[in-house]
Amino acid sequence: MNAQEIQTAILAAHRGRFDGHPPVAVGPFHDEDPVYRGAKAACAALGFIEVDAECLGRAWQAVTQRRLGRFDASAWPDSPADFGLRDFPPQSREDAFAPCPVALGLYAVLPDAEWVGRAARAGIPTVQLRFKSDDAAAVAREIDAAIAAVRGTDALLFINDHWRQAIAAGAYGVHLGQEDLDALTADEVQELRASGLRLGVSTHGYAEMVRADAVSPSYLALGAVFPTTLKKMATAPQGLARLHDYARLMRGYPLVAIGGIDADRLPQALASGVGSIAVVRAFVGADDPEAAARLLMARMREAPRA
Ligand SMILES: Cc1ncc(COP(=O)(O)OP(=O)(O)O)c(N)n1
Ligand SMILES: Cc1nc(C(=O)O)sc1CCOP(=O)(O)O
Ligand SMILES: [Mg+2]
Repeated sequence: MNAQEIQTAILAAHRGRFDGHPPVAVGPFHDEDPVYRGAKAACAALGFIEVDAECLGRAWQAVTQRRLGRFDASAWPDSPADFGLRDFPPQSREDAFAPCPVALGLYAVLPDAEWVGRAARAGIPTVQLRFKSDDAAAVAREIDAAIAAVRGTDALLFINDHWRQAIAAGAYGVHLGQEDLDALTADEVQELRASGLRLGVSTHGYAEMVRADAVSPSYLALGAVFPTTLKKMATAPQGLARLHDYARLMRGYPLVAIGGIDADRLPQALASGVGSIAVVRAFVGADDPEAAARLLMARMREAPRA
């Protein structure tokens, strides 16, 4: 088959799954291989941004080579090896970050220590302090207060962004975005790993999952599933079809879905196979946050799992 035929076959097999993503102009090709070229063009037409279309083109090429040259348009790549990832499960790697539970459950992302305490006392099993400030003293105070606020509860506390202060204060773990990770030197990654704190990393598509996997973090966050008004996102909402594919590919990791999830949408997101659902507004923005927490946790218990 030539590249055009491969592109047409992939679109015919998968277009229906990715409705709602406008086509993206395909970027440069780096190889003559027709499967790579056809698959990359098809994935751009399915709305994958350039870096993700490139990853998928290469993955489709790898799947086809693994099948001794037999191209199968129905076989969406879902094997870590086809994306060049190292051995799965990642926890077995020598450079793995400390493990965390596969099912982190309901995960509340919170603006300050007071909210952290409120979420922990409401019985939410995983909480994150997402305190945005450039004032190092204020950050240190808020982290200490968040650690005090979860004492006596079972909540696992992650700290967003401020990894050195999180180590100093003895938090359970740290959550970093892609830019935060890129800003770390190899020695700093090793310092964080050696601290024994768990590391969660944000991802928003294939290229970011591959990037995150390079440091073998404790969990991966997959976002934004639905539109969110909490912050300006650099990438479009991924939607449920992509979430399912990402969760299947990265199933060796504890996975957290985030972005626009509320009690009504929670079961659909959980059906992807993720072990955790992260929320901000569904808890912090509720008229009665404790009642909202009870409802969200009940939905987590009752929702059918993948
Ligand atoms: C569970 C979870 N997932 C994703 C994020 C986003 O983190 P990041 O990319 O570092 O962006 P900011 O939260 O810092 O704006 C998160 N905080 N938690
Ligand atoms: C902080 C954050 N990070 C996201 C990501 O996709 O990385 S989405 C998000 C906001 C989630 O808030 P809400 O549940 O109110 O939509
Ligand atoms: Mg961050």
